[in-house]
Amino acid sequence: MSHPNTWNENEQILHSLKDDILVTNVDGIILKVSEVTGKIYGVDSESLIGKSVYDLEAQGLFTPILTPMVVKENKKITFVQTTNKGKKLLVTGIPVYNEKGELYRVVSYSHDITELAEYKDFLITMEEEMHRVKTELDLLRSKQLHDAGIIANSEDMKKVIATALQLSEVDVNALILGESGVGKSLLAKFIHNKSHRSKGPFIEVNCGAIPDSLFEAELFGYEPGAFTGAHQKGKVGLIELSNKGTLFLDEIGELPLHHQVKVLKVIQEKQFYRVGGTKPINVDFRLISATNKDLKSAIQEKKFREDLYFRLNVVPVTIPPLRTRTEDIVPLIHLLLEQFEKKYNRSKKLDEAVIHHLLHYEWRGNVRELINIMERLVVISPSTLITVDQLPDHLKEDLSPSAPSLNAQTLKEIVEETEKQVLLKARKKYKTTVGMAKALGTSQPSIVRKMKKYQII
Ligand SMILES: Nc1ncnc2c1ncn2[C@@H]1O[C@H](COP(=O)(O)OP(=O)(O)OP(=O)(O)O)[C@@H](O)[C@H]1O
Repeated sequence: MSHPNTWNENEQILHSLKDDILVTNVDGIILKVSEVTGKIYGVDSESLIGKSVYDLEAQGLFTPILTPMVVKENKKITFVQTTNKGKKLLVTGIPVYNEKGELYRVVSYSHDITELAEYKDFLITMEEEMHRVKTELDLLRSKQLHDAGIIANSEDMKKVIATALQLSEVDVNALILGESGVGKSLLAKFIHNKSHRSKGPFIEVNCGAIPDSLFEAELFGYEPGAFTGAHQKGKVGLIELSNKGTLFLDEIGELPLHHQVKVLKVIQEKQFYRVGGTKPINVDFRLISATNKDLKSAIQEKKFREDLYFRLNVVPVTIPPLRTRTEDIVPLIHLLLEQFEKKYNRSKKLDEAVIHHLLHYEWRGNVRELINIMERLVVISPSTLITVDQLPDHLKEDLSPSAPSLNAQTLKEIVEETEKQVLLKARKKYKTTVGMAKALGTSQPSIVRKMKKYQII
């Protein structure tokens, strides 16, 4: 569209723009440029008029050139151009047609993307570096885990291990939470072995297993003749034994209320008295505790001191139940099979159907229960191949939702059993309660309520 009589007006408009705009004819001769254009190439804008873009490219002003591409393709084209000043320009060329519809001019405009391109290069380098470090870290971690005999294939377990490794670097009090048999003691030992205290002792105290009357003597030790029946030479307590190492208070939720204040004191002060002793003893331990109890409820029920809870719970680590991390089950099965084959000097193979049942079982006793089942299977199976017949009855049940347990007597029980199985399957598939609610066409609070009812949350 040619309007020579309005060209001056167009020129005014062109110069008022703060962008790099360049107009050529189809042969690549520059007809118009904005003032900004000259600045970009370090020349006077006016001096560009009448020049050929081919010549300018040959002189190294910019490359590649746009006009021939737009003419050839006969459409709008965008690409990155490099200037004589090393700048990167995102250049767009637009074909302009005359009244006969013939291609007549090429108008181009550009944006300086030098910084963007630099950021992009920087990002690519960073991404490559991160990928390399992550691969190395994964390799290192898997070796560490292999050496420690820990399976952590699931994302949840990988996160637990990452936290444990962070915890191993500092002496902060850690509280490991999780159902019985999920691996709390194993993790505590792993943290100790990775820490700077690894050469020191790892003293495990099962707070639920020490008789009440012996608790103080066991934990704090006693002086000779401290009480009737005491050993003549006295006794060093477990806390003193943990000096320069890690003190692991397992089942801390079982610690009777009347002992809690003494434990709190030694955790705070790292100083204590033996029973019958008058000299304070200083001790240097790193504290890890563990429980399968809900300590917050215990606090509400006045069975656990809140101040002790805050002391213990500086960094909490929760190990999820085995049933929610099915990716760990098969590797665990293989690890255990190998261990028991070695222990009993037998060679065994698992039938596919057995693995299927093991994968879909509830594992209320978590890894410990899986260990027991695997040992039992290796011992009792008469042939090399372990089949479903050798599974204990509760593991043989068909777990598909269409086949509810026939142990349920009433219709209500059958319906509840089916509902529970559907929830278990949905959880496996959708992972979150929000996802489950969406898939099952109900609300998330309703899913949570039902899962609580069936104790599968
Ligand atoms: N991720 C795992 N990989 C390999 N073995 C595991 C794993 N988790 C647990 N185990 C094994 O399972 C068994 C039970 O683990 P552990 O005693 O640590 O559980 P826990 O949570 O401390 O149990 P509790 O609450 O009853 O004390 C141990 O033999 C442990 O080695």
